[in-house]
Amino acid sequence: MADTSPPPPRLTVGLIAHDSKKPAMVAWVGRWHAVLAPHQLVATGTTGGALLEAHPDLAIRRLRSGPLGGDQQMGALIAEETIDALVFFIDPLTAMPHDVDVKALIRLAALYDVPVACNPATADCIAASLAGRLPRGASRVG
Ligand SMILES: O=C(CO)COP(=O)(O)O
Repeated sequence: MADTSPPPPRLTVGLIAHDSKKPAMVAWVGRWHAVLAPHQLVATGTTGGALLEAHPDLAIRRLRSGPLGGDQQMGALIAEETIDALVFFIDPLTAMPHDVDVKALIRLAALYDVPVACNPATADCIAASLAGRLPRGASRVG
């Protein structure tokens, strides 16, 4: 019997990577491209730029660069309950001038019960979960 249920709703996924982790973010998005493409993607400025350079076909909304307010913008989107999952590859070995913004963002994600992945292994879990919500007909990871 044909499946007549409506397709699952598009989700909004936040994407952020500190500078040393941008290659890992570009690689992660490449691995899960087919899974991520149907959803809305929002990234901080420089992360979004790197992603669009590597994956120009993806529609990615770019916020300000993280240190210039992008992390706070992402936090505001979480407070507005428009972010369904956050992939934030942090650099645990480098001090950040905007560390308070990073902390505030993680705090809001915890407060609003938003799944957060701070490394590729956890991000794979989130992406695998998203894969189960693909609209009918969309391909799985290639
Ligand atoms: O600094 C960041 C997160 O704290 C990331 O910002 P960019 O994506 O602009 O590099």
